[in-house]
Amino acid sequence: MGKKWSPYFKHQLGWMNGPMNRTQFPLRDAYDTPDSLQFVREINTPPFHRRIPMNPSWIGHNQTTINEEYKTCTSEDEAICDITGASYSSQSSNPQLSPRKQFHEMLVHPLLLNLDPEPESVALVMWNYHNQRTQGYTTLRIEMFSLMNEISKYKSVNKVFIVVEDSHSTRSCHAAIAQNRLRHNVFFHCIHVVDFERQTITVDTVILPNWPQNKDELDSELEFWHNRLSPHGALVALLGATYPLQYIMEQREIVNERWHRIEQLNKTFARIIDYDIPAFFYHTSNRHQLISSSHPKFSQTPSMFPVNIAVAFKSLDGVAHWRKNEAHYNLALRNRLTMNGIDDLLVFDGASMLTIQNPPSHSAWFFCEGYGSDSDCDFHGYDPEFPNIPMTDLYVGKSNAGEHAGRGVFANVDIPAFSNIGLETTTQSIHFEWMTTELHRNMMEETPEYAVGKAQIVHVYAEAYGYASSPFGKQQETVMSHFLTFVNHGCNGTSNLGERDVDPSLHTEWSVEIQYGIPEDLITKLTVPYNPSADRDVVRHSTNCVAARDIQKGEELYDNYMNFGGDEYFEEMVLSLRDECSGTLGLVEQYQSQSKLAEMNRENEGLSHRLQC
Ligand SMILES: C[S@@+](CC[C@H](N)C(=O)[O-])C[C@H]1O[C@@H](n2cnc3c(N)ncnc32)[C@H](O)[C@@H]1O
Repeated sequence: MGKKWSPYFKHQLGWMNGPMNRTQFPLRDAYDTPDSLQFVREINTPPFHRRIPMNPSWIGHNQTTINEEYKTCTSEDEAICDITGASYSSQSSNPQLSPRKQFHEMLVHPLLLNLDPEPESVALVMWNYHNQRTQGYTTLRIEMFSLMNEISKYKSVNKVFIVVEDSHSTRSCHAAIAQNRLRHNVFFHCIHVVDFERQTITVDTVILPNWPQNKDELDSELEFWHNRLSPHGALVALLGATYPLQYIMEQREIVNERWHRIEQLNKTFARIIDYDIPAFFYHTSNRHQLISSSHPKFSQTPSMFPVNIAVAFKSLDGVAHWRKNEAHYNLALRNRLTMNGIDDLLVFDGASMLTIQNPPSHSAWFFCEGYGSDSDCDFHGYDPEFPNIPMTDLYVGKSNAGEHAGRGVFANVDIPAFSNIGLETTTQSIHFEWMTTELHRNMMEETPEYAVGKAQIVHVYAEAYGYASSPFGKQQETVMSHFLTFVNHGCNGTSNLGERDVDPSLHTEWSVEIQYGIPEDLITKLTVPYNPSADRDVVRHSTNCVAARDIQKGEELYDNYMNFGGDEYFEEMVLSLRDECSGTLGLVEQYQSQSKLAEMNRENEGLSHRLQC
């Protein structure tokens, strides 16, 4: 460790940029300016922002910076400036500060860092660079080199196929490899797409820094990459620029292109997510003219937008890693990247990973306006039309659910149907992330001392008082922080809490036919491969408590526990509810009577000990 920061050591490694350089251009800089806020205000006008509040982070716009960047764009070939981040020429005085590097970091690392198992092989598909006049093979070489540089930082990666589609690109690819002296133990292989197709190569990651132009063949191409991915593999692709909402409204058919790309991925993969990054996407072409005509702000040349990227996972579980905390990411960076590789990072780290976990609001807007059903999109914040019944209007008493049902929660006022209940505390639930849940379960199963020791109380607390859900593939637990956690299960469809649009008596522990699997409306996993609206509001979605019908003062509150075990434990949950509803002791009561018995034994032992003395 001591050696890591020693200047001598750094010199030996050819480590030119000190770690401080990394923080010079944090991601948010381009957005945190009065200019960008003014811009947000200008275009964020009703009625467009009604359903989803505009998020300034995706339309950050700092015209001064843009103009400065633009000056550095080589004007001999304007098209260069049309590619994300490519405005810096190879002669750029400091390639470290290039937007190209920022873009490549945010394209490569979020996925590679989160793949489980760690990726060994990568296909970097340099698709369509030639067709798009991205000119100059010098540019292509720089592009490839920069991407290879980011990929080769991973200790686990030992094979990188650079898939090209013409002989000039192959030459650029060889030149880029010759330039890449960072890790000799990585096998870089320039391969023509036809040869790649002929051989049965599979990889853990596919990176598409550019979207293919040939729309007719796109479906089969995506299918092709899907087939070439290992079972836990994933693909990352640039979808295009992110446009302001007003532009989306006016030029819908153009922006639809991004959506078609999402749809195509959606059809092929188990689960997709998308994120915006503030890399610079210049519009110097005719599309820019269209934008300029729709809003005077865009008439300044060129316009700059964040870019939108999609990650498509082959297995549903893959997406769970997208939702970890920054400590996990920073630890993974340390474990997975070479020391040199970490130091070379300009913008990417655990905190920047957190900023891209939620899909952008324009994706949610687009989805809800055009595709999502009401129930997909019904949870944008808490609806002010429905009152909240505070905890002070509830009390705890002996449950009416049965002799062994223990405590229950009762209403001290009349509660109108669809009211929120205890909103002030449901937002403060105690949350066991999936990593914690998984660790705890494994310890309970594998370590007998742990399972009978004090830790058992954690188990009872999480399992009997909490409810499980899997919004991102793997199971997590949530426990209400207040006495709402004492609400009992309503047997035979008698529950009076639930979702606003679901009849709580629809599925009962007796009526459900477990041999046919989980009824669709009780599934807790997000089964739709892409619902950015739900992804943006997962916590609220999993902690709400709502009256399903009018509840009278003095009535006991009952929930429907049917899906509280999540998808993994659905059957066990239904069977245990059948037992509890027939009078058998539930988990809490069992634990309490066990503890009482143990306490009585201890007291008796103490008594006999004293008598002996
Ligand atoms: C979330 S707790 C509810 C509060 C619990 N009654 C208490 O006193 O702590 C869940 C436990 O309550 C009991 N329970 C809930 N609903 C029940 C029912 N309808 N009949 C019998 N026991 C029930 C079971 O012991 C279950 O493990």
